[in-house]
Amino acid sequence: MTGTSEPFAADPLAGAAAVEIQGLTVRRGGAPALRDVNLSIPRGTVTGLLGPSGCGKTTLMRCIVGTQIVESGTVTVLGQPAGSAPLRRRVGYVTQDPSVYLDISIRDNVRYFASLYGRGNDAVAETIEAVGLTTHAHHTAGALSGGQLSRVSLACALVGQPEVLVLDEPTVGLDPVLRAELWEHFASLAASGTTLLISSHVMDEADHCENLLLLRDGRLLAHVPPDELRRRTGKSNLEQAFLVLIRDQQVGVQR
Ligand SMILES: Nc1ncnc2c1ncn2[C@@H]1O[C@H](COP(=O)(O)OP(=O)(O)OP(=O)(O)O)[C@@H](O)[C@H]1O
Repeated sequence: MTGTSEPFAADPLAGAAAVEIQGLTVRRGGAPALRDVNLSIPRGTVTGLLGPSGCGKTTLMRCIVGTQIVESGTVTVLGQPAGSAPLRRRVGYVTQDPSVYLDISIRDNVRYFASLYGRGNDAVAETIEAVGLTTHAHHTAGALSGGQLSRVSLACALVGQPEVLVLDEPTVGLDPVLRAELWEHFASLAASGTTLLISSHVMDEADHCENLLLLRDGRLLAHVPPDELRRRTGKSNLEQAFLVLIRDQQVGVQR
């Protein structure tokens, strides 16, 4: 697997957080989806976004890429308001549903996105390699499996080398070898300065992240490195540690 990023040029905001969120509250379908969320994500890190189905992970990601109407609070990305025009080329988002052109090949899909970002054929080949699809590159996207399609979608986002990458469950349906390789690739991107926010509901993936955001019912329960979560809860297993956090929160609410 090859890293496709070069270090970013000097940036006057280099010291600033990649994502800064203050007092974020969102309602969806008339009910609260995020409740007074505050957080700061440093640049060049891999942050895992974890929590049960419906807890608000996708909503938080939509706020960061600027596609979600918010009720109150601020979301700042690379020093700019989320969703503002200067961020369009600097922030990549891969949704749970793959968004690729089904009637053309994998290579042509990735080439198309590469051309939008001024990237050449070498970047296309490296990115297809990074998602493990080199031997299928000439296949029409419409003939691929669900997991393969997700990887094409991921490649289309990676090839533009965005500074912030927001990935909604990118490893669902992938075999363990490929999952491990993708996490390695994410780490190498972070080492070269990319900031990654990656949602998952699989706790065993949390150890690949420097920091974890643990959400429940739209509330941020914790923002900690995996080892700090273990230390705080006295549980070595992260799934159990998360359960302890939830129990403690429930006890706190009942008091
Ligand atoms: N299009 C929508 N219209 C109305 N409410 C929605 C919509 N999408 C999500 N919601 C609600 O917003 C809340 C948060 O949903 P969200 O999709 O952010 O959760 P999630 O943690 O990403 O879930 P999952 O892991 O299942 O993808 C849920 O209560 C959900 O029912």
